[in-house]
Amino acid sequence: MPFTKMEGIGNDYVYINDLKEEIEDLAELAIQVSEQHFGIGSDGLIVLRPSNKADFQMRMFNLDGSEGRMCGNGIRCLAKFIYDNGLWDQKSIEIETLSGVKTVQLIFNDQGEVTGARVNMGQAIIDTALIPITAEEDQWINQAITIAGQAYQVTGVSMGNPHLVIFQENIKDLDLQALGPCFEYDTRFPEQINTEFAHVHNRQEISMRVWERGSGETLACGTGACAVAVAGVLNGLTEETIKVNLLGGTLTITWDRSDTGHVYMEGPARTSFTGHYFPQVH
Ligand SMILES: N[C@@H](CCC[C@H](N)C(=O)O)C(=O)O
Repeated sequence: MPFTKMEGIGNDYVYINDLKEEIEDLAELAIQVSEQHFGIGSDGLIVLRPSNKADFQMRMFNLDGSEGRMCGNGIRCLAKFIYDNGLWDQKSIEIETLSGVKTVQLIFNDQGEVTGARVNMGQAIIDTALIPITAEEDQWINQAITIAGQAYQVTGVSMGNPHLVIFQENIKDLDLQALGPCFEYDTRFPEQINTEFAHVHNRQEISMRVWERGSGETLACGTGACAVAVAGVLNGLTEETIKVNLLGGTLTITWDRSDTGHVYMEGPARTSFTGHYFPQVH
């Protein structure tokens, strides 16, 4: 099975062309390829499929085999994968995801190589019922909650997938391996949750760490960076355009709140290597 390993600021996935829809169990394949010793090693699997709503369809799976509705770093890399493999020759690509069709604008260097992309991520959702969060309140903006005996002020945002954002001073020393699962599996989050811990430097710059549902701590999360940017504006902390620094690099996020309400994400996309994977037969 030919594959391409790609990363968007260190958020790494295995990319497979399945335009002929030949792979039966994508979730099982995700578990296999993501494993470091018997597989390839990655944060998960991204599969290119045909679409009858857009130019292509993206299916994305976390390393535990659970399916995500959207992947910000993944969709930039998938657009590069499509272009680099000669499947599309235009600078704009419409990609169907489980959270709707997203428009991706490719970014090129002087040599004509794709180095990144700008993605219209669509509208942020802040209604608790839709995120989903089981709560009495319609929205969670700077909401006080207790998780594992600790008090937190949290903001809930969906970017197609559910996120909880916590602004705090010190994010470097957090023990996310211990803390992350307490958020992920709290019963108030019926579909689990991605959690971002964010430090505001100034009104134009934030640094964050993320615990992703289904994958654990990753070096970056595109939808998570968008959720942080939206939460920053909702809490009066930041401007509509900011730089978000993650462990693997930086994204530029704009929330066009006053006009379309859409969130735009811009960042790099890179191919690490290609190869052939031999699926394990059980
Ligand atoms: N890393 C991704 C998000 C991947 C999906 C997420 N773990 C979920 O299940 O919601 C990104 O860059 O957005």
